[in-house]
Amino acid sequence: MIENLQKGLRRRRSLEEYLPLMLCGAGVFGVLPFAIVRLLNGEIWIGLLDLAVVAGFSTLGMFVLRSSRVRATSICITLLCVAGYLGTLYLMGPQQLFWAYPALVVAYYLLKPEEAVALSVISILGSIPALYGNVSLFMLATATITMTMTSVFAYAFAALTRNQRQQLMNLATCDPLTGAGNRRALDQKIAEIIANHERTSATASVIFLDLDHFKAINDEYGHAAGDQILIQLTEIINLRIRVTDSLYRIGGEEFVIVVDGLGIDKASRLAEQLRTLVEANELARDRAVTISLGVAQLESGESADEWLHRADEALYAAKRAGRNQTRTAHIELQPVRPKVAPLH
Ligand SMILES: Nc1nc2c(ncn2[C@@H]2O[C@H](COP(=O)(O)OP(=O)(O)OP(=O)(O)O)[C@@H](O)[C@H]2O)c(=O)[nH]1
Repeated sequence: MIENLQKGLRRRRSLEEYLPLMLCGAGVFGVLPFAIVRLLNGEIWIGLLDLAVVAGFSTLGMFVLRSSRVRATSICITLLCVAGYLGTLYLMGPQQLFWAYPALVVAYYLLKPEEAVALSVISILGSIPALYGNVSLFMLATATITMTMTSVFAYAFAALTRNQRQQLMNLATCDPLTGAGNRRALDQKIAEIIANHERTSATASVIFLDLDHFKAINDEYGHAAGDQILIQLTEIINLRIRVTDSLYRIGGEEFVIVVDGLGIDKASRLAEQLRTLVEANELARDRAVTISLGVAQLESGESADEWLHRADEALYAAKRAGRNQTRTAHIELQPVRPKVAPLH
């Protein structure tokens, strides 16, 4: 267990993991002093409840450190915050109302918007019976309105942050001209596919494709018309491939399709269908626009570079053979060594 934890600590963490980790840290160091003071003052039940909340935050922090399961941890943190708040409110009375505000804000940063709204409604409505009769109606209205306003502001701010994050992700991973993934997105996808293959031996192939004589097309019709051809080519491919497949533009007129779950035969058939589709679409006036393709299936023990290199080699074999065709890459076979020396 200690070894697993050390491995977990050494691993490079994603940004998503830091938020629940920070909140767990804040939860432990924020609530622990209250637990100690209350136990020292003889307020046993509320002290024990605070200690349970501290233990909950510590456990969740360790859990996300070891497992990186951000979603499950996030749900547990928000439930712990709301349960901790309502628990102290009912045990200690209206002066515990202040804890509602951090609990409400946390939900909007960790959960999906609709889940956070549902939890806010539960927190606000759940507070009313504890406040009613114990505070003035004016105070009750103030508490309800300020909690609702906090939820609305947190919702708006979290939505804005999510939106900006999505835009940044698009900028970092998408080709601006065609909307296809870029080289960085391809590298991430390939790393995922190889990791999955090592665990489950799942099949996957890549198709490299490149427009034929694109320089001549640009020279004849102009760069803007060349851009339109790249956009139309992307549309044709996206309409044909499945949602589990993904398209990347890795150079001027060079694209890669990652086909998750297809072996060399089916991937080659798909490549041929794409080739004929592009040819049939007549993308330029008075001139055939064609593509050449190279296909390679991931082999066990192969690195990303080796896999992509084989597909690239197959593409260039298609170019050398005259273009407008598909070539498949085969792994080089080792000569079979006889196990027993031949008899003389
Ligand atoms: N319109 C347009 N052209 C681009 C873009 N990126 C690269 N290119 C052009 O694509 C052309 C690629 O030329 P080459 O690498 O010689 O390839 P090719 O003419 O297609 O020849 P083969 O691949 O051998 O069939 C160059 O003229 C580049 O200027 C782009 O974003 N838009």
